[in-house]
Amino acid sequence: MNFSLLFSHVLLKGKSVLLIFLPFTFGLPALRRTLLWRSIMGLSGLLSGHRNSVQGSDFHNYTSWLKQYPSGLESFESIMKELPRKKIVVFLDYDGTLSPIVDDPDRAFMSPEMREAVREVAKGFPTAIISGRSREKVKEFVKLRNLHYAGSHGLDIMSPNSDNEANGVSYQPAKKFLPKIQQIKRVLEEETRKIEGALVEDNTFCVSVHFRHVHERELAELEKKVETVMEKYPDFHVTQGKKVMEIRPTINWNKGHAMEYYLHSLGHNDTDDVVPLYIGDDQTDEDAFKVIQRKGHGIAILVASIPKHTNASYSLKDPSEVLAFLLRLARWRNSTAPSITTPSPNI
Ligand SMILES: O=P(O)(O)OC[C@H]1O[C@H](O[C@H]2O[C@H](CO)[C@@H](O)[C@H](O)[C@H]2O)[C@H](O)[C@@H](O)[C@@H]1O
Repeated sequence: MNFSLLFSHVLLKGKSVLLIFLPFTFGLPALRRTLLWRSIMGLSGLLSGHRNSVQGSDFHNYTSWLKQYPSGLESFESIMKELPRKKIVVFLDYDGTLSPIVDDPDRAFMSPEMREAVREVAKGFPTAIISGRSREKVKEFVKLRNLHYAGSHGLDIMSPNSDNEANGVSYQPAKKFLPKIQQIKRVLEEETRKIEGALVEDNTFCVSVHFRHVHERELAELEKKVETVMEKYPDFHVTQGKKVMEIRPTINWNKGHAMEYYLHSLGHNDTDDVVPLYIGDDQTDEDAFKVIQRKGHGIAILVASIPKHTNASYSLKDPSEVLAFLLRLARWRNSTAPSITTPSPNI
């Protein structure tokens, strides 16, 4: 049994033991430490049977967490009251925000109701989807023309002025890494082939290694393999999302930069009249939340049903609450003066 698993087994016996062992995990490499802690938290959630719903003692944690990150739905009126005559630009993450997290990444479909709600929102506000997926894939899921799309965690941006790939200019700050990314993808596919359940997803400017279906006893091996491959690519780094390792080139560009790029392209950057509203559920969305926090204006909403640290100010429990929020936003837009927003040029 390796080090990580030994810890997982010991830690599951009780939270006090967990505290005793906490300092030892700092000796582990960053990725391994993150994976370990997340698997421990996941396993303890599994054991207590509250992984996907808010019940029991988690309910109390969630309720007190909500005091710090109030529900975007409950706070809707007060949020909007703060924004008279402001131009709102809407940014939406895809997986876990517009579509529920499902077992098969290829089947993370958006409901027709959610599509309608996004369509309505985009009629009233410039709206962009910023996803970790490839831009083509997320467009294929969303199937709406009146939006802007950024894929690969913001590394592949569709110009707001054109949705015509042939004529339109996209911003792709990691373009020079493409050959290496393709190589990394091939090597990872080869290296992880024998680990049952491991799945390598090509997201154009980044690669995802999914481990949702990998048996717990093989997790450490998978992680080791990814680590070993990535040692040969020092200009790339690995972060962790929901049961997925996300590999990206190490450049100073993330979802926060993509949001700023859009604000700038739409002529809305650096003006207090414009308010970005960003909804996302994952670690990479935190980069956009941080920009909003730094700017001191904007609305950052985390989608989470389990308390976690975030740079967002508000929360929504799951995509069904995101749907309710978007419907409300569209209704609110229709009930206010038509001149307060600048519609997207693609509408
Ligand atoms: O930025 P996002 O749009 O949230 O993309 C982040 C990752 O989302 C996808 O994986 C996640 O959703 C899958 C479908 O629900 C789920 O099976 C997986 O476990 C989740 O991690 C996508 O497949 C990844 O490539 C993205 O990096």
